[in-house]
Amino acid sequence: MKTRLHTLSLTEFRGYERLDVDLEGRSLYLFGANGAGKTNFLEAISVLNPGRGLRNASVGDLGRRLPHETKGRAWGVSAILKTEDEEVRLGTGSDPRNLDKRAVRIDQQTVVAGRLLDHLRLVWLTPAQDRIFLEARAERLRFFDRLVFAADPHHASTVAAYEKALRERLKLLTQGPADAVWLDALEERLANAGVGMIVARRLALEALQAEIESHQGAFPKADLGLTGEEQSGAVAVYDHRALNGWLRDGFARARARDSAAGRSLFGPHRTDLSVFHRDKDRQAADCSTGEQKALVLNMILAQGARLSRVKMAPNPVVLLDEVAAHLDPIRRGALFDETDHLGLQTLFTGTDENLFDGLKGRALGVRVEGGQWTEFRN
Ligand SMILES: Nc1ncnc2c1ncn2[C@@H]1O[C@H](COP(=O)(O)OP(=O)(O)OP(=O)(O)O)[C@@H](O)[C@H]1O
Repeated sequence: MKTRLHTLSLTEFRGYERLDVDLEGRSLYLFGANGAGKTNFLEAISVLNPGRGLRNASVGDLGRRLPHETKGRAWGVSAILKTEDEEVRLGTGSDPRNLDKRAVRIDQQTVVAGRLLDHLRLVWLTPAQDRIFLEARAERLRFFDRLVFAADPHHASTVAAYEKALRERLKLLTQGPADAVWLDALEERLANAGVGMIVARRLALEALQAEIESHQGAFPKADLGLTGEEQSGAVAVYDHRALNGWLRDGFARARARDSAAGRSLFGPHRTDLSVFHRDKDRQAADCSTGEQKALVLNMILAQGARLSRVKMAPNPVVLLDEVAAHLDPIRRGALFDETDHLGLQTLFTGTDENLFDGLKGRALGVRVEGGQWTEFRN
C-alpha cells in the first residue's frame, strides 16, 4: 500500500501551541537552529505508532509546558494518511480522563495503539540510536525489536506478554510463595511467547540481511547476528515444539539461580544483536563514530526497503533526525537518491539549509524558528 502522510495537526505538543501542516504526501526537510522544534515535530509523528515515540517519553512529558508550569498540558496529534484509494484519520493524545495515559483514535473510533500499525509504519533514526553499539545489551535489543515489530506487529504484544510473565515469575521466586504449579503455568506462558519472539527475530534478521546484501548503496554492509543462550541452543529454530520444550526446561532449571540472583538469567530477553562491519572486519563497537552511524543508517534504509516491498502493509514513512549533517556530501547525496529511488516518504532535519541542496525540487523545505514554520515550496 502506497501510504502517504498528507496533513498533520499538533495541539499543545512540546513547544508547539498549534501547528497545521500540509505535506501533500511529499518528503520534507526541516532546518533551523538548535532548539527550534525540529525533533519535536518528528516526535509528534512518532507517537502515531504504538510505544513511547522516538524520545521514549512518557505521555505527561509530551504536553506543552511554559517555563513556570510544572505539568504538561493535555496534547493531541492527528494526521490524515492517504493510499491509492482510501483516506484515514489517525489521532492520539492525552486521555481526558487521565492525562498520564494516552488515547488513540482511528477515524474517530477509540482503538488500542497497536491498530495504528495497520495504517502507518514508521522507521526512524535519531542521534541517540547511533550509540546503540556502545549501549547496554537491553537497549540494542529494544532497537532491534522495533525493527522486528514494524514488519510483524504481533511481535510487540508477544514481547509485552513475555515480559509481564517474566516479572511475575521473578516476584514469585524472590518473594514467594514459590508455588510450583503457578511457576509451571508462568513458564509455559514464557515458553509460548519465547518461541514467538525467537522465531520473529530470526525471520526479521534474515530478511534484513538479505536486503543489505541486495543493496548496492554507498553505505557499509553489516553482518547481523543474534547471540545469547537461547539462540545458540542445539534446537533448530523452526522446530517450534522442541524449542518450546527447551525453553521450559531452561526456565525450570534456572529457578534456583534466578531466585538467588534476583534476576532472570535465562530466556530470549537475554538475546543480543551483534553487528559486524564487513569491510573493516571489525565488530561495530570497535568502529569509528562515523562508521557506526553509517552502519546503523544502512540497517534503517534496508528496513525501509524491506517494508516498502510488503504488499499488504502500508509503505513506511522514514524519520531521519540530524542524519544529513554527519555524512560527507557524496554519502548525503546517496542518501537522498536512495530514499527517493525507494519511493519512501522521508522527513529529514538539520541545522543548515544547505545540507539539503540535493533535495531541492524533490521535497518540501521548511525553516523552523521557535515553533514557527516558514515553507519553501520547490
Ligand atoms: N513539554 C514541552 N513544552 C514546551 N517546550 C518544550 C517541551 N519539551 C521540550 N520543549 C522545548 O523544545 C525545544 C527543543 O526542541 P527540539 O528538540 O525539537 O529542537 P531541535 O530543533 O531538534 O534542536 P537540535 O538541533 O538542538 O536538536 C527546547 O527549547 C525545549 O525546551
